[in-house]
Amino acid sequence: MTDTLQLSHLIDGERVETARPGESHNPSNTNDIVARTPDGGQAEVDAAVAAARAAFPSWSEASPEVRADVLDRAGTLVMERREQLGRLLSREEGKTLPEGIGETVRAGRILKYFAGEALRRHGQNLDSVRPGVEIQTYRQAVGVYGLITPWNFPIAIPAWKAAPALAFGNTVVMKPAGPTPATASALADILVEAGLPKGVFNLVIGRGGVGQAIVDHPDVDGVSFTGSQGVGAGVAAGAVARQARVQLEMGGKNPLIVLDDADLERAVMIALDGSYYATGQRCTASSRLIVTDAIHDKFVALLAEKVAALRVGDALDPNTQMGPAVSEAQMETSYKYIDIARQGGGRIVTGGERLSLENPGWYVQPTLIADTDPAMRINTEEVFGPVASTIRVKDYEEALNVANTTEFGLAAGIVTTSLKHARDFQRRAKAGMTMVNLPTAGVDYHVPFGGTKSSSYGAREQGFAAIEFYTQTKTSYSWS
Ligand SMILES: NC(=O)C1=CN([C@@H]2O[C@H](COP(=O)(O)OP(=O)(O)OC[C@H]3O[C@@H](n4cnc5c(N)ncnc54)[C@H](OP(=O)(O)O)[C@@H]3O)[C@@H](O)[C@H]2O)C=CC1
Ligand SMILES: O=C(O)CCC(=O)C(=O)O
Repeated sequence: MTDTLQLSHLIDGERVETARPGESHNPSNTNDIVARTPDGGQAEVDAAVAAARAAFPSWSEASPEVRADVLDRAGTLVMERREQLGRLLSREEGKTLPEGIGETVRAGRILKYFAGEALRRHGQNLDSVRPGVEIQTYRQAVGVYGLITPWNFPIAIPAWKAAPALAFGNTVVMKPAGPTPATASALADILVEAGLPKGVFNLVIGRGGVGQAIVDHPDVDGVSFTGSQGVGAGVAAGAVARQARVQLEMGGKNPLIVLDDADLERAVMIALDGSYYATGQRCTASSRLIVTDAIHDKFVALLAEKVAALRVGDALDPNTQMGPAVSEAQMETSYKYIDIARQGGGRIVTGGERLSLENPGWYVQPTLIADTDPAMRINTEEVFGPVASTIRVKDYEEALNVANTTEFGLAAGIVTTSLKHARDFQRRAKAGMTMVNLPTAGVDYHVPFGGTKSSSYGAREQGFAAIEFYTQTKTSYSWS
């Protein structure tokens, strides 16, 4: 156990000292209080938005080089402190230490990528249809962005929302998720240390009410949200009602198809990674394993062996391969869906029982369920835990049909040695991201990220696509 952090809001460049009625716990050992937290509300959101609004003119007009330098320095600091930040992340969220450090490095890379984006050419010169007239298009900053982040990527998601917002000259009010405020707070400190002027980035810590106050604030020009579908729908309705920009990243029920011709060993490792790493708490996790009949039983047996062998334990223990769920609520959600699947006729091949380890923590046994039907709730609703089910199909066409029969459309994967099926899958899978012979989870940071159907709403996040959400285009005509 280590010290309990005393967190505070960051508003207008200052840490605001208030009462700290909240606590965040280490999910690996709930006796360990990671942080005591303030409970922000309307007053703090008003102050943060006012600070961001006041900082907007100078930040948006600053040389792109100034913005690039700050982001580059922040990226360097994040990467230099990967051990310390990764440890905090793992203590707070429950990812294993290698996963925590890996995510920290990813955040550093994202900051550096957007340092580069700030300097890249984004405008265009065009000939007019009218002789003698010239046209230029410019990308301009929009204003104040409200960023509402989830707990499952406590540093990478804050980074991939904040970095493009700042790179293109906007200012920010961020609300981190309840279970993981300390990592976001550490990132805020680094942005300040890297030289961000006061008011450009503000952090308000609190519960859902803070998010709602950001969404409803008349001076917030755009809101980017990652989280549940239910909250996302309210965020979109609130933002659209006052014509603010909005971008949502929500859940998935991501399929992984395994065909007869797959390299079976590779298929098993791909499923293991996609379904169970990061405790299955990734919106890109593979939760439906759609396997053709000829290899189904062999695949299930091999995967079950690997799943049963996963060492579940304290996220900071070097021997641990899978950490706990982030919270009691997430742990209970997993067990609820395991029961639902069991009652619906699913066969628990491995896992499914409550885990009691030496530390009091929110541990879930990694669980594989076979003999499930595509229409069962375990195959239609997001679990967001280390639980995967298999669906037996006769051939590729049936597999594709099952894969596409979902309200979600974030990621979809296939394991096959058939070029024909791989190419067909890339074209016909109804998902924003497709993976061939790779896990559905674990994406690059310099390319677009997002889904179709109920998974996402609005412009894509990340990489070169992020400019769409964080800038507006001005078209200028001139004649001389
Ligand atoms: N990457 C993804 O796609 C994610 C998906 N989820 C899905 O959501 C489920 C539940 O997780 P949960 O943490 O409860 O997700 P939420 O959607 O409740 O939380 C996401 C973020 O929204 C905030 N929030 C909560 N209520 C409001 C509101 N009314 N207006 C604006 N912001 C709000 C949360 O704050 P606070 O934490 O303080 O309540 C948090 O910062 C998971 O099981 C999973 O299915 C969750 C996280 C990430
Ligand atoms: O799979 C990844 O790398 C990203 C997943 C993600 O963004 C999420 O779970 O919210």
